[in-house]
Amino acid sequence: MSDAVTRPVTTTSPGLLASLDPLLREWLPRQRWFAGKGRPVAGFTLVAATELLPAGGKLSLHHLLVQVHQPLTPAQGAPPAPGDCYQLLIGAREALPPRLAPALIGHVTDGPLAGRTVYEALYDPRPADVLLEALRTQARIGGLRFERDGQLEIRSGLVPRVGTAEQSNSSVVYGDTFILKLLRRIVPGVNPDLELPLALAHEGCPRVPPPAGWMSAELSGQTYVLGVLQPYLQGAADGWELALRELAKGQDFGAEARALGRATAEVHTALARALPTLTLGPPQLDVLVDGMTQRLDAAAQAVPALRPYAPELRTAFTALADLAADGCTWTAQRVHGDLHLGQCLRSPSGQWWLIDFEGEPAKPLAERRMPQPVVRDIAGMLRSFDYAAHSVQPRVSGWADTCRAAYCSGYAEITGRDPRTDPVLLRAYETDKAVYEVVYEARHRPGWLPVPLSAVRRLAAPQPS
Ligand SMILES: Nc1ncnc2c1ncn2[C@@H]1O[C@H](COP(=O)(O)OP(=O)(O)O)[C@@H](O)[C@H]1O
Ligand SMILES: O=P(O)(O)O[C@H]1O[C@H](CO)[C@@H](O[C@H]2O[C@H](CO)[C@@H](O)[C@H](O)[C@H]2O)[C@H](O)[C@H]1O
Repeated sequence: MSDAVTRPVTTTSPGLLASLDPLLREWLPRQRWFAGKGRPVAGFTLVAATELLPAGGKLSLHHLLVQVHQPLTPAQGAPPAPGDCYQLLIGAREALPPRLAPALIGHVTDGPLAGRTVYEALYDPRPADVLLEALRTQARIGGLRFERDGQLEIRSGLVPRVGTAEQSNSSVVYGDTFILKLLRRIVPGVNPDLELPLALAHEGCPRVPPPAGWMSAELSGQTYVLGVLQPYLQGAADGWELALRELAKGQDFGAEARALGRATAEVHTALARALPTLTLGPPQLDVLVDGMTQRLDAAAQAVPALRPYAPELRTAFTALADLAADGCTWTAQRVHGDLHLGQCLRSPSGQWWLIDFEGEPAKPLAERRMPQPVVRDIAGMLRSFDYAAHSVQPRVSGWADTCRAAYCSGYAEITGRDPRTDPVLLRAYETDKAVYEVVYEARHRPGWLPVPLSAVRRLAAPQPS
């Protein structure tokens, strides 16, 4: 199923997008959250425009949903393909104060904002406050709908600041009390980043911050989730930082890995209670294995360094299909979908929390919401221990293996099932994840490519029978 936005809606600001077009062409591809890197931008279509602070004032604020057209290949003359839809929050002022210089998009020469300077408005406290206030008061502005959970009080006047983490979306922290994540590439339908934390909150799962508010847009009869407000875990450190800190000291991370295994298992148990599960037999397994194989083929096509390993990697998937053909079945349920150390926060009291249930952002929503074996998340964490171990010099021998064992033991303490007792399933999912990472790194962080490639070499090596 495609996530494409099909029908643009009319705008209240004629000429606005045309006047921003040359600035956005230059600015958008430089944003970390822009998913279409490496392909030229051929043009834009305005999907919706909402004035959150009116034009004509000293500061105006424009909420835009913009479809970005990018030809699939940079071939001359290729027609622009219907593209991804992005959420933009554009501020416009006569002049930009120096503190907002890093947020500059550019100077507008014509159209309704002619003579003004436009910038990424999240960096500006006043626009950021507009969003919190809209959530607090459950506002409806144009097609935008702001909602909140009645149980959690949202105070007004909390001072906003933009989050500094490397991320796929953008976040604003309000007074160290709440964090609002604004989704950047938006798709129609139920978004797991809201759906799963809400379901977990209803289950009383204490490992996930409960949504306090959310914003969405109604477009052509479809809902687009645009942002989620959650309690901010003040003083929390993420698992990636903590792991690197321990590695730098040459210390093992076994106790934390075990606690992470327990936290993952608690979340999985609550998700299995809250949402449907299903049994995977040969027909479903074939679909799953086909998906893994196709992703591998596409990855090998895109990243030449993967090609020599592809035949051996394929055996990880055929071995799983063979088990299914022999009558093995597995249980599938809703999972996190992109679990790694950076998605785990440890609060100062030592509790682990899981965040960011969006799944792998590049996958279609329907696929991200499909029930899957829990091993999918477990494989993600195991890959993450391997990433951490590879990112420091000198290497700490056996560090990732200790984490792996402790994490799986912690998981088994809660569920009674140790993931290592199903090595074929685990290898298939670790392989699928490493292949995803090869593509992710080639596209976003080429300097990191050797990390998943070293895992690929290991996973492609002959397996003990
Ligand atoms: N509830 C929270 N409390 C404290 N920090 C958080 C919270 N949620 C997210 N963060 C911080 O924001 C960063 C980005 O959040 P995340 O949901 O992973 O966004 P993205 O999908 O854009 O990567 C996290 O790595 C973490 O540092
Ligand atoms: O932005 P997200 O957190 O949703 O996830 C994407 O970016 C991650 C990197 O920031 C990427 O994770 C990979 O690198 C991590 C170290 O930086 C490592 O811990 C993970 O195991 C590894 O997969 C993730 O894959 C990507 O979806």
